[in-house]
Amino acid sequence: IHDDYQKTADWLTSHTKHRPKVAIICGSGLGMLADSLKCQDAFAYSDIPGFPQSTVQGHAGRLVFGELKGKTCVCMQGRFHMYEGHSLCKTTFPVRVFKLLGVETLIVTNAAGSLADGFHPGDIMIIKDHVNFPGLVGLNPLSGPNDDKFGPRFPAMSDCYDKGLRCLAMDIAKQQGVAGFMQEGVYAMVGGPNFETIAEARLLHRLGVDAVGMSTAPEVVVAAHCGLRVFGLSLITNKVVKSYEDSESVNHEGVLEVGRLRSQAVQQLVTELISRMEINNNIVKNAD
Ligand SMILES: O=P(O)(O)O[C@@H]1C[C@H](O)[C@@H](CO)O1
Ligand code: HPA
Repeated sequence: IHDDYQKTADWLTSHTKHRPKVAIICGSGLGMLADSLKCQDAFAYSDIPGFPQSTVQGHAGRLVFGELKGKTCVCMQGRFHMYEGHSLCKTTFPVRVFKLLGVETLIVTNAAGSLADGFHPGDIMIIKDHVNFPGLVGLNPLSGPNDDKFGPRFPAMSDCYDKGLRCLAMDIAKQQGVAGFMQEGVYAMVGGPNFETIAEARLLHRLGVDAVGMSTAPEVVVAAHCGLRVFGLSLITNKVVKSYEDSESVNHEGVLEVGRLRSQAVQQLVTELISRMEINNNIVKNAD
C-alpha cells in the first residue's frame, strides 16, 4: 500500500518543481483559496495516478501547487467524502501523499452546520477538537494492518489541532477586524449525505458538539498519525434545526452561498496564517 502513495507522490514530484511544506484541503464552496496561489501548477484529479475523483458540486477536483506569501503550498480544490462511496482509505489518500511530498502542516477547511446557541451562519470556527462518529464505531481510515512507515498502531489524538496555530489564527482575526464572527469549538463528523433529523441535532447538541459536518475527521486522524501539524476551520453555513416548530431547512445551495459570502474572509485569514507560521520553507526558484 505504501507503494501506491509513493507512486502518486513520485508522479507529482516529476510534474512540478514546487516542494510544498503546507497543504490545504478546501471545504464546500471554499475552493477559491487555491486561486490565489502564485506560479501555479494545477492538475485535474483525473490526471493524477491513484487519485480518487470529486463528485460533489462546489468541489472542483483539482490539485493546485503554488506560492502563498512566499511559502510553497499544495491545495486540494475539492475533497473526498465517505458518502460519495469512497473507502476511508481513499478519502484520506492525499494526506499521506502530502506527507511523502514533504508537507509538514495540514490546513483543513469545511462547511458545517452549527448546534452551539451563540453561533450564526457566516461565523468562522477554529476547530479545537473533533468527535469522529464513524471512527467511534470502527469506520476509521487507520483500520487494517498498520503501516509503521507512517505512524504507530495506536496514535494519540488528544492534541491533534495545534494549539500554537489556533492562538495565532485568533490573533490574526483580531488584527483583521473579523474577531466578531470568530468562534472556537468542537466539530463532529457524521456520515451524511442527509442532513440531521431534529432528534439527531438535539443529541449532538447535548453531547457538546458545536458544529457538524460530513468530512475532515478522517483526514485529521491520518494526518496526526503521520505526524503532521494540523489547523482546522469550519465555516458555519447554517444553523442545524433543533426545534419541531422551526420551518427552516438546510440545503447544499445555501451552504455554497454562505461559502461565497465569506470566501474572502476565510482566504485572508488562511493566507496570513501561512505567511506567519514557522516552517522550513524551500521555494524552488523559477517554478512556472
Ligand atoms: O467538504 P465539506 O465538509 O466542506 O462539505 C460539507 C458537508 C457536505 O459535503 C456538504 C453539505 O452541504 O458540505
Ligand atoms: O447542517 C449540516 N450538517 C451536516 N453537514 C453540513 N455541512 C454543512 N452544513 C451541514
